[in-house]
Amino acid sequence: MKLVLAEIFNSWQGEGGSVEGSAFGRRQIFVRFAGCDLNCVWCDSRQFIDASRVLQWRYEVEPFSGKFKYKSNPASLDEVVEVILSLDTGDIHSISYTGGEPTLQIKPLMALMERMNELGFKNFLETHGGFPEKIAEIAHLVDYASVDIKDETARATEDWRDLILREVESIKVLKKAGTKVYAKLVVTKDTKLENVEWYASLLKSLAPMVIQPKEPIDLTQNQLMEFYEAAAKILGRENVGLSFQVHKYLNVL
Ligand SMILES: C[S@@+](CC[C@H](N)C(=O)[O-])C[C@H]1O[C@@H](n2cnc3c(N)ncnc32)[C@H](O)[C@@H]1O
Ligand SMILES: Nc1nc2[nH]cc(C(=O)O)c2c(=O)[nH]1
Ligand code: SF4
Ligand SMILES: [Mg+2]
Repeated sequence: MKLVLAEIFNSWQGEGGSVEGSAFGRRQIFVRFAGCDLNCVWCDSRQFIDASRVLQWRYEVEPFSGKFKYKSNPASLDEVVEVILSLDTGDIHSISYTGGEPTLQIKPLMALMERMNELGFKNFLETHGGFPEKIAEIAHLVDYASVDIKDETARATEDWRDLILREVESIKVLKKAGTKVYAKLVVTKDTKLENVEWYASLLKSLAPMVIQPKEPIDLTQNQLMEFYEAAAKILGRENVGLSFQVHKYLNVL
């Protein structure tokens, strides 16, 4: 089984805020997969989008050390498990599978999730949710999931409305499998209020939603308050929260 990776590191989950299913502030080991089929204009991992150009993957030899070792892609399952275990600081809440888009490598992802589950770790999936049929293959192995809602201003793909509907479908699949799942909406200064209302109406009685400003932040406090208020009116005050990429302020991976 081969995996095409970008990096593996131990850090705090910097996103997700305080909604049910979030692992915000928890210690995680992150496995970042290379390759993505979308192209969000604000993606902070765009160097890993074209997997064919990610010839090596790296892992941090010591958490927060900023010191890395490099290995050639593709990685074997055993060497990935070995690196994850070498980064285990004993306080790990879950393993975060992110990317790039991890579900593009669904079989290797499934094999790794199975191994980490057998080793007693919880699995946290960070996904754009565009492939509900692939997510259905691994949902039983996913303890927690953050599913992005790609706002129109992400310009992630041509048919952005269809992508949103597939993301909501993925949330339904995960929920049905017993995963603690929440939606993450990255907003920008150009995000339209009526779109926030549409996303919230799709998520009503399904999953909570965090509103995460695109970094670097470009929208006003007033806009953030407006989006939050509109979402809370539709989803209920218990089901909305803010999320910021706190790791960027802590200057950690
Ligand atoms: C790099 S993506 C990888 C996982 C998956 N492809 C996805 O988009 O959800 C991980 C998370 O980082 C967030 N993210 C990436 N760039 C960002 C930025 N500039 N500002 C805010 N969030 C960002 C995405 O919204 C997503 O929730
Ligand atoms: N610390 C930290 N928290 C994160 N939450 C989501 C991330 C991601 O890139 O998936 C991420 C990340 O890259 N670093
Ligand atoms: S889906 Fe995720 S990895 Fe892909 S471009 Fe968007 S933010 Fe980046
Ligand atoms: Mg990140």
